[in-house]
Amino acid sequence: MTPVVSVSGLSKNFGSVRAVDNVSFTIEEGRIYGLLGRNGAGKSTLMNLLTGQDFASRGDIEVFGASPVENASVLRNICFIKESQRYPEDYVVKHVLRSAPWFFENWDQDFADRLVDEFRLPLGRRIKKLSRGQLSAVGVITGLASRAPLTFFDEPYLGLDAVARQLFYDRLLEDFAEHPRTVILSTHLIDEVSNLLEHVLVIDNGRIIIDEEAETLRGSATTVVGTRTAIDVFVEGRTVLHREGIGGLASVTVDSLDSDGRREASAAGLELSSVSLQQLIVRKTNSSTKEFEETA
Ligand SMILES: Nc1ncnc2c1ncn2[C@@H]1O[C@H](COP(=O)(O)OP(=O)(O)OP(=O)(O)O)[C@@H](O)[C@H]1O
Repeated sequence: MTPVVSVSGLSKNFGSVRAVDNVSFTIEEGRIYGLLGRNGAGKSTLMNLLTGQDFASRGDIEVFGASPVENASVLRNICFIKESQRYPEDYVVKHVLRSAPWFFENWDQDFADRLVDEFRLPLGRRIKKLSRGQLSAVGVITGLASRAPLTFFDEPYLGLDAVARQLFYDRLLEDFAEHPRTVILSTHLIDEVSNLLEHVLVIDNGRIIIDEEAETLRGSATTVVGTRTAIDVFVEGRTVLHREGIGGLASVTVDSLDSDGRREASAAGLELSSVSLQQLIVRKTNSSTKEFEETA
């Protein structure tokens, strides 16, 4: 199947800052991707490039088989929801929702109306007067009801409370099941979206450090806890992503263990537990920062 997005050797510099550093990856149709990474890692820059809002310094981007830059036939299949979205000065909420069908040919007004009720959005209120969470809800509703074949959500829920965030996840999954499309979601709330994501891209210092199926990632690291002496013996020859200790006890996160590794741990009286997607990414981005500092 031809990928929806295909990126090769892509870089973006802002003066001396290399925000995106020689990245290559593909995005397959009909899946939900997580684009994850620390502050300043390059997520928004990458999304701006993929949606034709900015020019690459180097490399190639194809979206639906063509460059997205000033390409109407590509851009009409994209919805990009971002925290910094600007609206015309005098717009009230209903103006946004009424003008959305001009841009999105799959727009579902009934779905949008239902979401407005569920998010308790005041339709007649000026956009400028909305609370932070209500403003995010406008973006989330637009992104969901657009049913755009390629939808980007860049940190879409600043200020949204836990109930509203759960509503977003639930409606996204339900609607995605009925109307499959490609979704790229950038967020820091990794554990919250963990079950939603099918594939994970982690960007760090402008480089893609993880490009993996979420399912594979979930089982790809293990935490091992025990006495410091037993742990020291156990970690010999293994990749340690993280280590901490208190008194005579130590806890390490290691790459996934095969059955031999598990047997060895058990024989040494060590306890094993699985690592959440969020913990794993924190560990990986921490260790990649160290490597980066060491090689710089
Ligand atoms: N217009 C710009 N001029 C100069 N530097 C920029 C510009 N835009 C982004 N950067 C820098 O590029 C890097 C990547 O920024 P980007 O906004 O893509 O990160 P991010 O992963 O989206 O971060 P966050 O999670 O904090 O939103 C940062 O170091 C940022 O300071």
